[in-house]
Amino acid sequence: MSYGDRWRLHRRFFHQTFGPEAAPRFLPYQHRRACHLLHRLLETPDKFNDHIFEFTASVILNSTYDYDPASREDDLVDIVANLLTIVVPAMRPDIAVILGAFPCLLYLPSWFPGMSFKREMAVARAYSKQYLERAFEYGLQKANNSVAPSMIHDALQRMEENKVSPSDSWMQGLKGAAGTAFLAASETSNSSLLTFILMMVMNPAAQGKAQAQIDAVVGRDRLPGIEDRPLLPFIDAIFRETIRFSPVLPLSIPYAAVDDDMYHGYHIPKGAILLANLWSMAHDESRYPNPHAFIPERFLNDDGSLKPNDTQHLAFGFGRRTCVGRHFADASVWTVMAKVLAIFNILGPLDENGVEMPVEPRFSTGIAIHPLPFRCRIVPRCEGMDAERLERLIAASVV
Ligand code: HEM
Repeated sequence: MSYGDRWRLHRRFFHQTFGPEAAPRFLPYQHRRACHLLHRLLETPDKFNDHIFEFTASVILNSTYDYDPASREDDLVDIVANLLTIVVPAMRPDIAVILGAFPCLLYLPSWFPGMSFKREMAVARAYSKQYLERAFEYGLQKANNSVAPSMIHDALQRMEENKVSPSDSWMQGLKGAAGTAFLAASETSNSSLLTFILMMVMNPAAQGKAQAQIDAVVGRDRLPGIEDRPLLPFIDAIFRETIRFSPVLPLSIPYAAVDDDMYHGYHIPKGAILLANLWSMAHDESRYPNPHAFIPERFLNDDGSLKPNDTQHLAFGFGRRTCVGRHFADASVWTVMAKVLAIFNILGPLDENGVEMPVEPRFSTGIAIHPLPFRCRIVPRCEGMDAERLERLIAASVV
């Protein structure tokens, strides 16, 4: 979306709900869904992919529409999952460059070899419309009947406070911004959490250090919560190293120059597409020695405290377009990392002789990347951990 009134309106909707002062209102829900995720992992650990998706989908649906999906099989979650399955692999900068250079290719019919994406996009458009309308209708109803915060509720409340009646274009803007939230939030948070699981399988020593810190600070009788965060710097170090090791959007989101410009002697013509190479920044050897190794300690001082955060932009971009959901995403991802490490060991899969097998890190390609399917074992750290015992731990915990 180009810079302009429409973008400013969307950005305002996001900021009202996900800005640094507003985002903490969702901490109780994020905590509740992270605890729910622990139950799911205890029941069916092999389905960790689905469970993580259920977590990321529910926290964003709740904060946008005040919607609380009962399970991964929920109708609305299913529609957006289908949409993402088509759209995410299709968003490839290489294809965009070819189509940008030869726009006439876009007029080829969808049955033409290489043009199947046109058929897929028609299906995606139908899912997208269905999602936009149904979720928005639900959000409006909830906003009229409840005081729970959500993007829809916040926006309508602001209008009411200012005694302004929403215009049609404003309502369309709100519907669009709310619809965007799912696309922007779920694949990115999902990918960060799957990369975290993969990194834990591959780096048992880092996992052990994090668990030792949780045990020392929180003990074994309750779960870590966001209020423990300042005393758990190793979890933050793992978080930072996860997003450095594999930034979800390695080339950020493509920009286009709105005018001719000169930058360090380079002429940038109006309309040129600019890609910020976050991947290269994250693997710059002068800042991150041995950049292809997973070393959370690189973010810690000798006394174990956290160094100043220099990785924010690697995951969340920078400037006017910096990720507007970063405070919300940060809390979601941290909460899951800390709770999962407190309860489970994340281990490599076993071969037929019961010997642990190494796992190769393999990632998808495209504008948003995620680990390709991998196997692992997620087993409780405490013997005899069952749903009842987990529930007691949850009851003893605070947000
Ligand atoms: C770990 C999770 C997330 C990651 C890694 C991430 C990353 C990013 C990045 C790299 C950008 C591009 C920034 C730039 O162009 O410089 C971006 C933009 C954006 N993100 Fe996120 N994001 C995450 C979660 C979220 C969440 C939870 C939301 C909404 C609640 C969100 C909403 C957006 C929006 C709306 C934009 C476009 C901003 C604009 O163009 O003005 N993101 N995100």
